[in-house]
Amino acid sequence: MTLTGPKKAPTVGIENENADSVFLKETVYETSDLNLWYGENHALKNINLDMYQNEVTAIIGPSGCGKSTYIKTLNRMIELVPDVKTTGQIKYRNRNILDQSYKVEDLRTQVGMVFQKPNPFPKSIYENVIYGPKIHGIKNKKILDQIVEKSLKGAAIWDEVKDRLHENAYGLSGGQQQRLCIARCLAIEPDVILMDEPTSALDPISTLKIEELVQELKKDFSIIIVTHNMQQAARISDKTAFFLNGEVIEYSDTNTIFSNPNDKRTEDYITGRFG
Ligand SMILES: Nc1ncnc2c1ncn2[C@@H]1O[C@H](COP(=O)(O)OP(=O)(O)OP(=O)(O)O)[C@@H](O)[C@H]1O
Repeated sequence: MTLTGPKKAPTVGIENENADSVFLKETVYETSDLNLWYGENHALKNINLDMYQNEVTAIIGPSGCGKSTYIKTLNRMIELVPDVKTTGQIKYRNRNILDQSYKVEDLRTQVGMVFQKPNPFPKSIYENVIYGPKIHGIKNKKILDQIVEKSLKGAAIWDEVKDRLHENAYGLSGGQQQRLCIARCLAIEPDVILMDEPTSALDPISTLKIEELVQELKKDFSIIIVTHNMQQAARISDKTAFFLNGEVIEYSDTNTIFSNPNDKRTEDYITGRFG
């Protein structure tokens, strides 16, 4: 199956075309004819991409090709940048999030984000995790305790921190801080987790832990990850989109992208000829 931009990708994914029992995956995000400008700089050009439930979608491409810009449109963080203009549509669960009547707060309860550098708050581990739930009005100590345990277990860091929940999060290692940030994200029970180069500031062992975690998390969430690391995309993603100069050059099953790409530019990039 090849879902090549700018041609429109199907809205329902076929899990295994050769299997006896073919089952259909639900579309989480449907991006149609998306264009984005920073002032005069046309940073995203006619993007058409569908992303599916319980999959890991990787976004790869050389520096400056628009990966971060695109992922930031998916939770509308891009609006924080002055002088940004968009055209086209991004449907999340069938509603266009670029429509100004779509409340950004509603979107953020469904879509969590993890950034390149771990960014815990200068508070205790416990306070970091309950930050979102408290904003949503949860005050009951027993429920908050349960959320903390569930989220930290979900982020595979519970055993390491269960005896120091009230210590400052800054005392954790970089890799632990990143898993705490993932726990903070899980605490709001999102539908989708966006990850913008989540391991680029981490050592190889912490990177491996996050990669294993992503594989676990996709059972319950849909994950979209920007990565510079092509081996990482190949290891952990189901689908990969290759961006170049603001365009999607190729979007397909990760195996296809890495073993039999359609476009010469994809092949040149994944074989290290540029970027
Ligand atoms: N806040 C901003 N204001 C103006 N232009 C921006 C801004 N952020 C990004 N750009 C421009 O948009 C284009 C795409 O940048 P973007 O950061 O999305 O690329 P990227 O693929 O994520 O790069 P990298 O891999 O280096 O993080 C570039 O030309 C960049 O200079």
